[in-house]
Amino acid sequence: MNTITRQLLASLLVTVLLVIGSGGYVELRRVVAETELQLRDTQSAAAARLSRTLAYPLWNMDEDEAARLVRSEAQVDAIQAIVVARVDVEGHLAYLRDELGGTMVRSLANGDDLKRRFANNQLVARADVVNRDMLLGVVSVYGNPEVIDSVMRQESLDLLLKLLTYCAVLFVVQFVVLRAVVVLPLRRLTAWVVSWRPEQAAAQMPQMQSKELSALMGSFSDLTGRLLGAIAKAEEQEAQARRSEARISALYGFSRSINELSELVLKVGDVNRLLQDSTRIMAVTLDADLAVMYEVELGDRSTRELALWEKDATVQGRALLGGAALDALAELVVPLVHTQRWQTLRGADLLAQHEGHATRQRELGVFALDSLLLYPIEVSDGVLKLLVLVKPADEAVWSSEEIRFLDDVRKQLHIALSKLRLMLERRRSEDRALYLATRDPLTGLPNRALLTERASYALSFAARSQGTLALLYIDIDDFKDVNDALGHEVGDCLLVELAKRLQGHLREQDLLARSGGDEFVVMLPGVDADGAAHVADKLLQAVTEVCQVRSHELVVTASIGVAMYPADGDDFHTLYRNADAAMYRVKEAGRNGCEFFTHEMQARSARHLRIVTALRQAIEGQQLSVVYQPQMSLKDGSLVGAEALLRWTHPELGFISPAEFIPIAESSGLIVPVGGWVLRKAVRQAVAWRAAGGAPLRMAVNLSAAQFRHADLSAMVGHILQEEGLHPGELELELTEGAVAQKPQQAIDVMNGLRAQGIHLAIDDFGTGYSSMSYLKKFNAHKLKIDQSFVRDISRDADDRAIVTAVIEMAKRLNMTTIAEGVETAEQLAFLQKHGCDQIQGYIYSKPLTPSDFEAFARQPPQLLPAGSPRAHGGLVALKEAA
Ligand SMILES: Nc1nc2c(ncn2[C@@H]2O[C@@H]3COP(=O)(O)O[C@H]4[C@@H](O)[C@H](n5cnc6c(=O)[nH]c(N)nc65)O[C@@H]4COP(=O)(O)O[C@H]3[C@H]2O)c(=O)[nH]1
Repeated sequence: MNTITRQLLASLLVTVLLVIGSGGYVELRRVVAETELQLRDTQSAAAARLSRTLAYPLWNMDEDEAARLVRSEAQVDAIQAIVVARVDVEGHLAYLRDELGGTMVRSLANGDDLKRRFANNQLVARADVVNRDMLLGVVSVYGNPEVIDSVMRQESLDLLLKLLTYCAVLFVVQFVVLRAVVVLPLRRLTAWVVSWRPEQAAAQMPQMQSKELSALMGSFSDLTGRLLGAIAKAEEQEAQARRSEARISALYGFSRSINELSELVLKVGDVNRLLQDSTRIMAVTLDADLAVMYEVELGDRSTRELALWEKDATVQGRALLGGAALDALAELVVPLVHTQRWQTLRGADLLAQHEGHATRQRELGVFALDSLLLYPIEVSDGVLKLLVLVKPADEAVWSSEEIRFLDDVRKQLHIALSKLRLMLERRRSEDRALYLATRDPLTGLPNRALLTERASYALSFAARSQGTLALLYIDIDDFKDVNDALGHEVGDCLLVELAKRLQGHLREQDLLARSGGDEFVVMLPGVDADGAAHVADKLLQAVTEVCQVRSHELVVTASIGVAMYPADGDDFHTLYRNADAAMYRVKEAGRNGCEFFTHEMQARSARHLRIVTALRQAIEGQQLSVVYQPQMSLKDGSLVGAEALLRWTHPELGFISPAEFIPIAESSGLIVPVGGWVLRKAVRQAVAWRAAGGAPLRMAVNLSAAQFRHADLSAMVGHILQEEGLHPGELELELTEGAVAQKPQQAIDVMNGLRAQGIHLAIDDFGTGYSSMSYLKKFNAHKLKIDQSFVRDISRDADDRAIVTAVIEMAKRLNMTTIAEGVETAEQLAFLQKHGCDQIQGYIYSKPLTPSDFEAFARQPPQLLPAGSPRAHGGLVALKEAA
């Protein structure tokens, strides 16, 4: 029995019970009232009868009769008691049914007891017994309540039976009717509702007999219609809510990813790391199974994998792509490059494009069920960075939000990549700048700046630990000559080789630096003087080993100066200066050796510095002057020329020899302005002498290598000659052998330029340097000047004699004039004259003279040639000869 039926039955039962119960109650009340009425009638009739019948017996005091009469009336069940209260006689005549068992009580002394006994009995009928208008007594007939109770009981039982019967019948009838009319249709309705589907048509609704149920069905139908509408709307709203929730969460995810990426961009300093992390972020955000960042070379279409991310490598296994699959993808990428647009591609389509191509099918088969998004990140320098995202085809809806997200990522990446590139470029140029700032570009050794920095660290460490440190200043002897003779390239190769050798003999904690052209500095931390001497010795030996540079076998030597910390200085600059001074000492002592710094050297190096400073002010300060040394012909003893020699008298330092300050002027570059000043001064002097009517002389002026290398030398000399008005043939420029041998071809060009102007050229100090005989002819100089070092020992040294003779002989063959300098003795003079030397210069004739002394000398030159020599005809004759 279902709930509805149960509730229906219960309600029916309650209804029936209520209806029948209330009807029964009313009926019961009616029966009781009727019974009560009958009882009262019976009592009243009995009371009335007794009031009549008792009149005589009471009048007559006939108690028996009275009792009989009472008894006869009391035989009725409906009467419980009859009490006759006599007026004249004290006492009552009563008949009490219950208690006395129907016995008659004639008299009761106490009437109050009777009253109390029947006080609650309302069923009482009273009548007066009167005779001849005289009240004889009062009859009280009490009804029997039990009669009413018994009637009620009987009636109730009947009623109950009747009720039950009615109930049963009514119930059954109602049940049947209700079941037919309500329950069964409701059941049908329930079954229909239970089996109802939204797609069911309203026509399929069960037909109801009852109007109400039909109306209910109609209402239900309306309701379902409205419900369906509401449900559809709710579903639509829910779907929309879900969609916007998903969109919001996706957007949130996107923005979180973008934030993550922005942070990454700020942090990451490495392009590969950035691409790997951004590929992962894009793949995770877009829930891709696989993401690959490719680099596609647009020229040859070669591809390179830059980054790979896979959701679950073990399950998907898509990452196990072969190079061939990458190539296949690259082919599809190229059209994208022109548009910079993204493109989606179904794996199935990809396969279809290569139908019949078994290998491609195999390679691309891994994408068969996928949807691929090809998204170009950047094209730079002909290289495309392409992101390929892979999702299962059924899931893959590349939404506009996703593409916008990728666009944002791309923007971020562009900024990051350009920043990184800029950073890398800057870092590279900084590294390069740092390298250039700290390294010697030729040898790669630390330069002086880095040496200074390292040395200050090492010195502060030595100071803290009370240790020692040695600084070795190494200068390659005559390296300039190698450079000049064989060219800079050979010189550079030699330096690189020497650097390697030096480095090979040092410990890890030592530092080898190149501080200048041919100068190296070695710092030896923790080394004492003995150790420094030992290392210096090793380095000297290393340098002197034969060097094979290209086709040349070179042997060079080095001069090493050593300064010790703390004895020779407690800062780098002092140690450096002192090691340099020590090295100069080695140079002065003949090169190829090692010297430790002494305090005497310190004084020299201080003077060196002082000279450089003073020389700068010497020209303006009119401290310079020029003296002239006569040059005499050995043919006739005539004065043929003068060599201009510079003199410097410093107000404080006094006279400074050119032998001291000229090398300093050369090394400091001051020789160029100083030399130019001398040239002008000498030319002007020559013009003055000629103007004064003196014998025309050829004025010889020294030209240093630095002047000779000067680009506009020829023009500068021509300019001075023109300005001062001296004939070019009256000027002779003396070039040292080293100066012309530096760049022979360039030297030849310069010399040709000077010669073309008519200027005479002399090679000075011939025989002391790298005599490049092969070039000597090409130099096309007019004169060879035999160095005084050969002349000096002519009388004692056979070698010198041989050299001088050979030089004279060679010059003759080359059609050059020879002049010997530093001739002091008659013996030297005789030897030179005998062997055909053309001219001499030396103390034997005169020391360098001031202009006025020179004029006096020129007026009366000494006759020193042996008797028999042709007589001199003065400077004019000599000039003529020379010309
Ligand atoms: N012992 C000795 N010495 C003699 C004798 N005859 C000449 N001398 C000295 O020998 C040097 C000759 O000059 P130098 O070889 O060109 O050598 C010159 C030259 O190389 C350089 N010099 C001098 N003045 C100039 C100049 O104006 N320009 C350049 N570039 N160098 C100059 O300084 C060097 C030295 O010049 P000075 O001291 O004037 O020394 C001069 C001269 O005084 C002699 O018989 N005995």
